[in-house]
Amino acid sequence: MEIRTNYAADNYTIHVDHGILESRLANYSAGYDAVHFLVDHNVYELYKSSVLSFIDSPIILEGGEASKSFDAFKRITEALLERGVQRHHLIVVVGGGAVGDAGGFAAATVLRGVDYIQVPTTLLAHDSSIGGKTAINSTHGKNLIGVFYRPKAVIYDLAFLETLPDDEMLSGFGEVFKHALLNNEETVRNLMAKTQEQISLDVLKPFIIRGIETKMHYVLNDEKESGIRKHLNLGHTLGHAIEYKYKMPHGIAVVLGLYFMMFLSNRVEGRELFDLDHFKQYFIHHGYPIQKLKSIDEEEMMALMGRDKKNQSRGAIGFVLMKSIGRCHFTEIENTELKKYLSYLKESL
Ligand SMILES: O=C(O)C(=O)C[C@@H](O)[C@H](O)[C@H](O)COP(=O)(O)O
Repeated sequence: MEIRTNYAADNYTIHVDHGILESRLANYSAGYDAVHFLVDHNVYELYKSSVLSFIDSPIILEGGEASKSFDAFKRITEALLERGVQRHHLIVVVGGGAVGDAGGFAAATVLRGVDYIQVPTTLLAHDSSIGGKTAINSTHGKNLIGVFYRPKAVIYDLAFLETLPDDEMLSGFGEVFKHALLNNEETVRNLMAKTQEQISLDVLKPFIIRGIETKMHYVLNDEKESGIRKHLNLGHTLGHAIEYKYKMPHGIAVVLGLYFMMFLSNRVEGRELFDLDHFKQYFIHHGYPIQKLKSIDEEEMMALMGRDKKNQSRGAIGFVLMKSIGRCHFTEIENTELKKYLSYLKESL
């Protein structure tokens, strides 16, 4: 399956299927003088004799958030320069969300921009590889240093998903669930019904495709996140703070953030828009540590959320909340008010 962006110019294709990497990539590589591969360490170890056997001496990235440090950025860009990267070369980034963010940022900045292709290898990366957000982390928080830089293509070879460890599946499913919430109530009901007992890859494919289409809608209408693209950050305000503080996988922290979003939406709307117990039981059943929210430190969370890129006013933190499933709005919650909500959340668990 292929999904094509429709910007005014510089469009790209997202290829999604099994066993497509080598053939699709060959079509793109033919147009460049040289290709440099940045590959996640774990992915390379697992696939160097099979799916990735055509790759010659890649630059290996540590994988996970470690690849988004300043030190890692230095290593990646110096390695590219050492190998003589030029503007008419292509960089191919193979890995999960963190490697995609870090590799994309290196491609965007080395020589002030070299073409690149994202090859996502996790469930989570069905989200992060699309839309051109690239970033590394700062000591002040997640993704605080980065640029918007469109890839030339995304090649999502679903064969990689077959070896994902359980916590990677859970993490990726967090973003699948977020996209369902952004869609409508029927999609959420359907997704929950199909994953009532377990989250298995067999049932996820249509939800992944739908998620990519949902993401495209927001990204195409607001690439630089001045308006509706903020809605893709549903659950991320507290999620990023938890991820950063507790070193939790991104999508797992996002589910905790989504639970807080539901709690806050109920409070702000003054009605039970979300049946919290129902969602809590479902998330806990699948192994999401919802009870962790009981022990978060309000002050620490407030400080981290205070650096969120969506914030616009002093003394308040920006949140994406819901008026109903499928209908989001961006709002700012005054700090003292928000701190109270965090305490109420802890008491409620
Ligand atoms: O693409 C977007 O826009 C998103 O917000 C998608 C998020 O799921 C993703 O985690 C993104 O990388 C977060 O970006 P940030 O701007 O909050 O750092």
